[in-house]
Amino acid sequence: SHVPGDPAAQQIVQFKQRTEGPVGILKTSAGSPIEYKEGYSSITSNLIQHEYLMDSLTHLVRERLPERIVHAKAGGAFGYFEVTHDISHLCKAKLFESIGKKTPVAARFSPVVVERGGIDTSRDARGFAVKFYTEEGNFDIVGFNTPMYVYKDPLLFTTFVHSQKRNPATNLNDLNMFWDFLTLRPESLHMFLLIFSDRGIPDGYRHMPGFGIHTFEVYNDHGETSYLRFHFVPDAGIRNLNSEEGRRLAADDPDYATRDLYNAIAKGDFPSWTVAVQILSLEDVKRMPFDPFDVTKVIPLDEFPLHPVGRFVLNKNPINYFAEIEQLAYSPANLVPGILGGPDKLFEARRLAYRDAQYYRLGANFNKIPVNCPLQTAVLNYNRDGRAPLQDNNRDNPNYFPNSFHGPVPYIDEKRPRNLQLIQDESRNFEQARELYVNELTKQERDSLVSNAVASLRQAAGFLQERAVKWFSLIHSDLGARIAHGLKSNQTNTEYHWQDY
Ligand code: HEM
Repeated sequence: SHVPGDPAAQQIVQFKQRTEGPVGILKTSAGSPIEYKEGYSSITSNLIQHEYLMDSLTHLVRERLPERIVHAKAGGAFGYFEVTHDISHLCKAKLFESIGKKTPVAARFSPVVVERGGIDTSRDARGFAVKFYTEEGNFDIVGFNTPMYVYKDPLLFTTFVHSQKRNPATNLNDLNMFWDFLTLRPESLHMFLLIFSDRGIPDGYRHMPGFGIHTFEVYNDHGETSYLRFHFVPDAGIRNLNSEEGRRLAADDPDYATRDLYNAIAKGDFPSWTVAVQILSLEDVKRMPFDPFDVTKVIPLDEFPLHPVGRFVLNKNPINYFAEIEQLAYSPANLVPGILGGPDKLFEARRLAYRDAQYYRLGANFNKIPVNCPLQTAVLNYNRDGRAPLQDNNRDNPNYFPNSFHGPVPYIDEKRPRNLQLIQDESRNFEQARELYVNELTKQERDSLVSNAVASLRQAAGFLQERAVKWFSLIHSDLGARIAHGLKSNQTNTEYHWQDY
């Protein structure tokens, strides 16, 4: 963790070693040189110094952007995606065009709930967001480190976020609110079985898997569709921390995961993942015994095994965190020809929600912030003006459409299939949660799941404990019995849960 000599701790020292002297003359934001004598700065009446004072004070208080409502804290880095296996017969997107093809990427990893200054070792899911800067524009996979999500009805988003965040009266995280939501929407327990087992505190971001979760509809050059779930499998293996380690790091190094990612890359130990897909045909989709577009479900790996597609490597730290990571704007709506996205309702809602959040957080021209610009293609369209940054504002090109004067023209894809039309029901059954508990978690993970869930649930109201035990028993009688037993026993609570911090 926090070693005084490591690259993160030494960044500023290394900056000095790289530069031969001051990088230039100090100037006001308008570019005029500032005369400044040590000891006389702000108390002199020198007008230029006064301008410096005003310039710096007024700028300081404008340094914050609104933080993301979820996923506020993060580590991020840059690198590339390289195709290792051909899937161009399934998907015509140029990024998958040929073996060996490399596409630049930006990644951002983020606990869901903690605020921007929170701890990295909270028990929670982690965002796993990847932007591919393709020749046909940006393609974003805005995923998690769990293969499933909490619920599939987008109307629940606001209420879910509120129940996980702070109580409006106490301004504290609130386990009654937390368990009330989970037990009123018990489909969420599938994902929370993973969170309460050891997956809830990943050992940094390098040893964490990633999942696009939604089943993406893709098509090939002939307009034939396939359905893919994206997986990122960490080449260094999956590693998690137990509650005790999480608690220790929360005190000793709250930025553990951010530091670990930065140091690994700075030392040349580049994190990498194998990108793989589960492939379903339209016939598979039709004969599935459950809704394969339901994000609370996984697609069974024994029936639909992983097909490797490429390698995803992070080899470059941001040079300026705020410019390059804080200002990153991911969106499920960022799709490219060949990739239609998820046909499900949650995906549809997400297409709007991220754009709206980014208008609010970054302003009307958020896609003109360098890190959000499609690196490999020029953007010509009929949007104009608004708050900076504007870049060239599409110069003197015609600004209305249609026009008779050589303004940009639409792209026509004769082969583009129509999106699959879905009618979705609510998710209701615990088969996959039971399968996870019985066959996928190790004995040790089942033990951690029980003790971590008990430690958290113990702090919730009695009726919520009872309701939770009822659902856990429906998942598996052993799980319910062990949690009920744990709640009854008088052992003191030494377990760690994110709400404690
Ligand atoms: C499969 C389910 C979901 C996954 C995997 C997911 C993942 C993520 C990730 C990784 C981020 C952080 C992006 C970044 O690094 O900047 C994020 C942010 C966000 N998510 Fe989701 N999310 C899901 C569902 C939803 C839903 C249903 C909504 C609303 C309808 C939503 C709204 C938001 C918003 C508003 C942000 C903040 C965006 C910003 O300020 O830039 N998410 N989500």
